[in-house]
Amino acid sequence: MVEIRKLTSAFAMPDRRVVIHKDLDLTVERGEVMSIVGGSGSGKTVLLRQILGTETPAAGEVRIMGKPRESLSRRGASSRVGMLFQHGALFSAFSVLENVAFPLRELKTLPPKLVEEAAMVKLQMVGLKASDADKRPSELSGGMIKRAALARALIMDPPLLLLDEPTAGLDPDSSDGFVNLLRSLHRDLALTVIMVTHDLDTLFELSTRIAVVAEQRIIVTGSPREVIAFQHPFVHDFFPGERGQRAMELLREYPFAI
Ligand SMILES: Nc1ncnc2c1ncn2[C@@H]1O[C@H](COP(=O)(O)OP(=O)(O)OP(=O)(O)O)[C@@H](O)[C@H]1O
Repeated sequence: MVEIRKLTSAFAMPDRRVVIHKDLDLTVERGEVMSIVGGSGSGKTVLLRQILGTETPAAGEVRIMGKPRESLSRRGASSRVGMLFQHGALFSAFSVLENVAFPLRELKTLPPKLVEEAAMVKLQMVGLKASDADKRPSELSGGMIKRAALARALIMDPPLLLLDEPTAGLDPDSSDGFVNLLRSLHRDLALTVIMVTHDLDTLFELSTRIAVVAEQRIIVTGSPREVIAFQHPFVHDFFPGERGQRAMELLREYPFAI
């Protein structure tokens, strides 16, 4: 589904060039839930943006379903990849339905009535009600914002879904509900998912594989059990002591993740 080869990401600062990734390789197979973990500022979100195409690599290649990312048209990209941004990134002046419909409406390929109907189907798919359609984002709870943003990410029926901290900021009940929703959508829509998360419950409940970003590249990919066993200071710090124990308990609780 995604092949990244020798990716270099860099930003020009007034006084220097900051390199975030150098010769980073990653392959994500169809149907996986690949979670990306790494230290703060290690470039996890930048990596998602490289796959989405809102950042351009300084060097290297990102291929989506066999095609170089930069060769895809806007329509080609949006029908392959959807992204749930960390804070939802809904337009505050638009209603929920207008937000969900936005990417499809912008393509101007379908009459407005059909666009609206498609958005309504997606709203219901993520567990929102028809009566939520006319609400503004400011009237929604944190969990409802995530659901509306997820409906928008899925409006073009992309086979690849990118999730940036999907459960950050949610209370435990909303977080559990959202994880269950993601699990059933992954199964029912046969999605491939690439997810950035710091949350261990979300990580172990959903991931089929984990990739660790450190030293400007992916230092290890593997099952949760394989990654926990990998000898590296970041892995040791990310799953230390009690957190590591909890991770192992979660692995027993969620055999899917082993
Ligand atoms: N547009 C940009 N211009 C300059 N620097 C940027 C830009 N976008 C990201 N960066 C820098 O790239 C680095 C990686 O950012 P990124 O948001 O990918 O980190 P992250 O691993 O997702 O971190 P966190 O876990 O804290 O969210 C950071 O140092 C950030 O300041």
